[in-house]
Amino acid sequence: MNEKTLVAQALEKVLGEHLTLEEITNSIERPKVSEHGDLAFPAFPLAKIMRKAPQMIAQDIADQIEASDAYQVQPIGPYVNFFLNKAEISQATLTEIIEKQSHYGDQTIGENRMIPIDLSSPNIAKPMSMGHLRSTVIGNSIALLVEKLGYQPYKINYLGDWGTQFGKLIVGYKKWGSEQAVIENPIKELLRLYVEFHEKAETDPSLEDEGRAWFKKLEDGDEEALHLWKWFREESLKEFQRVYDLLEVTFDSYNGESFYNDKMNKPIELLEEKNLLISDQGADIVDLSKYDLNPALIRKSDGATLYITRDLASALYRKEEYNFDKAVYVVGNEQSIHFKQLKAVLKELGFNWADDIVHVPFGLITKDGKKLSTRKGKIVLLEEVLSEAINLSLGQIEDKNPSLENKEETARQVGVGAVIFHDLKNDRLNNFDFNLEEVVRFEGETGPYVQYTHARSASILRKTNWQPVEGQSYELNDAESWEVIKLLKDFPSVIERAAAKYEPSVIAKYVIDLAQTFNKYYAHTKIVSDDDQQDARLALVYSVKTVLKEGLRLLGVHAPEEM
Ligand SMILES: NC(=[NH2+])NCCC[C@H](N)C(=O)O
Repeated sequence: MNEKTLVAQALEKVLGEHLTLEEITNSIERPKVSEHGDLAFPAFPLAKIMRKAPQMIAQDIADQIEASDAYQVQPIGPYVNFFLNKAEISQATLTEIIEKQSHYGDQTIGENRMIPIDLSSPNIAKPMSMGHLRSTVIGNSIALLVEKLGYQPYKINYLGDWGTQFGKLIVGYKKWGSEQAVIENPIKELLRLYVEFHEKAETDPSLEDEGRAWFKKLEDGDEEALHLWKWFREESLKEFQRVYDLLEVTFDSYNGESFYNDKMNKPIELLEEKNLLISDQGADIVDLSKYDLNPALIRKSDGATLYITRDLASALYRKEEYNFDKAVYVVGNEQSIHFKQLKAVLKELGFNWADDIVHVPFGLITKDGKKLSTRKGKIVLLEEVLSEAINLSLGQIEDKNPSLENKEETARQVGVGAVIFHDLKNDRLNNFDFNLEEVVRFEGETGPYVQYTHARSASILRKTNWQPVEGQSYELNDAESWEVIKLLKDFPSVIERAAAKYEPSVIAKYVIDLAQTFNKYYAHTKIVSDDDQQDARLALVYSVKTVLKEGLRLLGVHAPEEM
């Protein structure tokens, strides 16, 4: 049983006639300063009922509470404060972590039910943007989090590999492109053709018609169109793969928009059956006014389907294929309306599981305050950011630890870790301005700082050659270690909170907090000194190392043993 429940039950014995156990539990607070103990019950809400000053009520309650080994009670002002038994909790917490290792915090509540996660999903023939990086790393972390809770994540890279832009690209390629140039530098060249198409189309609108015609050919299975499209797709994927390899993110499926080209009839037939399609100037729409949303455009007047039509088909497919518990879509906040419409159309179709579709939005990355736009060629190339970060960390390692073996690999883990951590440490909905120096900073609240703390604890354990032995006493009762132990004890509930909110930043903030608290402890305490608490202190170091490593893993970041 956790301590809060224990304390609440003790309070209920005294206050049962005035408050329910639930009310008591909900009002218990965690004091901000450690002099006020570990848990506190505010007495002032009782002043009215009891017609007494809150200080006196607190005193009365404290006097009446049954004595326990688990805590000491002390009234402080209008609060009843509880000081938990540090030695007991330290023994229990450290024993549990040492026993469970990386499985500390694992749960089974997911019962293996599936959670498909739509993540990354870049668009073919365009560079992967910082937005796609965000989706990739947030989605990857969410997959690891739900897996930790016992669900089965299924990562889907829903590639943007279909739509009128491919008609435009074919036109651009045939008019101004060359095979050689595409082979040498696929995405750069395809982007150049795309940008050129839009520039030229401004003065020559007939290009747009040509583009549409080629997309129509593609949809109808024209051999030349299909061949070019496949080639563009493969070459683009090869380039994306380089980034995924650096990030070490894998996918269970690359079924993108094109996969649904032959599965569009299903949503359209269902909509027709329910008389939900309304003809509007030749196009077909679904009225969503009762949801306070604009109508969803399902089919254009020329018969072409749209982004939302493909998402309807893919949602139906995912429900059928995976019978999901939740279907998660990690996509930028600017697509919120789209996902509201998607859910509303599914609701209209009578699918109650529409409520299990979860759009997990995230904020925009800007550059000098401005939006990054592919069309205008204004982009930050992800691969360059990653290799810059790796180079900088290699420089640091060569400075600080020139004899380290495996420098290159450690530099990769630290550089890439820095980029991922930078992205995950803020609430995902926050917008932020991209700044390379900021991303590769190694001090302060950064990934490398946490990695460094992990490596430091590894080094202490290496030097002392410490191994856990069954039956060791892990009882610590000093104020410094207590701050660390409380955090270690919290880890399982932190994971739950992060998963429930689909918010990896909860984990990132936690590992920063744990690293800082441990470093403070380390500065104040002589860990290696031959007394009867040395084993317990080393068990604490061992546990901090274990939890930091597991926390970083849940973010998709490595924890090197040395750096
Ligand atoms: N099922 C989805 N709509 N997933 C998100 C796709 C993201 C889209 N390719 C984009 O880059 O904006």
